[in-house]
Amino acid sequence: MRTVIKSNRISKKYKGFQAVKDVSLSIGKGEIYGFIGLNGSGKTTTIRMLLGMIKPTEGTCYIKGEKVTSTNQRIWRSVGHIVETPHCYPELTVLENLEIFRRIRLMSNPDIVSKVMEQLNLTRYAQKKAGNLSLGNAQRLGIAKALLHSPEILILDEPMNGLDPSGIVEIRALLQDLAFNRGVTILMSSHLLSEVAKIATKIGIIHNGRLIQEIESIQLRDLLNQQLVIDTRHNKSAISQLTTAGYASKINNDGLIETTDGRAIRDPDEISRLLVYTGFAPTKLIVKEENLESYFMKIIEREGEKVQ
Ligand SMILES: Nc1ncnc2c1ncn2[C@@H]1O[C@H](COP(=O)(O)OP(=O)(O)OP(=O)(O)O)[C@@H](O)[C@H]1O
Repeated sequence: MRTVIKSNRISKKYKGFQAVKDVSLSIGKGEIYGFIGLNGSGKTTTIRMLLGMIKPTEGTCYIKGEKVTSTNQRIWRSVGHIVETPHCYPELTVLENLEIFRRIRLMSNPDIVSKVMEQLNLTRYAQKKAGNLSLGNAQRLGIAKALLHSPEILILDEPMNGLDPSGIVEIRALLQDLAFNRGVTILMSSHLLSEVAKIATKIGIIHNGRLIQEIESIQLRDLLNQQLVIDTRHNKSAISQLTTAGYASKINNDGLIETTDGRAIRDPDEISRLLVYTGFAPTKLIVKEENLESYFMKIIEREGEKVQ
């Protein structure tokens, strides 16, 4: 896979404060890279360096193999971006804002504006002043602006910010369509970890300015712990049957039986048969999966322990 976005050990210091340290990213064409981290972990600073908005104290960024500098204009032709609050002219309408950006981009086809408004469900707000838009619609306008010149690369800081659940589903579908059907490469930061888990092909966790883990989406399933949760009418007796059969289990805080035994998780039918056979038919039997949020918190806690 061709690498389109790359950073080579970039660091940023603000007056002695290390905001980002040695971050090396490599994002292939058509990938959706989800960048996650706590507030102040260095996501926006990294994104700004990748876009040439601030200069790394050390290290270099490359977009499509070209070195990123504040003066390398060519890069901007291939990149659409949102960094923090999307910029717009609040006194102008949605249509006027997009018209201005079309002209700044020297795009001759005026139809592109209506096309992108349609794509982002903004047509009905075309005549509304941008300053009066809801947060979610302002975000859509930001994404519309980023997409106007059909860029090959999208770098989006919190693109789902302020969107309602249906807006999130819509933007998710749009980003997936762009990446999977049109080969657009996307780097997005987000606090919505469940969203990142759904959409990203690769996830990067940044903490205290360092990239502490990268996870391919296909690895994610294996990393997230699973457990089988069982309820019967006599959990104390049922658990002793399970333990006798070699399934390490415990009663959790809710009084339910819980096991992380891989055989039980892979074959819950066998557990069900065993319990029915011994006279403790399950009334509930579910495989529960740890979500990205709890995995993320576990990783961050471990990092905290390393520092202490
Ligand atoms: N211009 C600046 N001068 C001094 N410190 C800064 C500057 N910009 C960012 N920082 C600091 O660098 C650290 C990383 O900030 P950054 O905005 O990159 O984090 P973030 O992960 O994007 O956070 P959030 O999720 O809250 O947006 C923070 O501690 C922040 O206070």
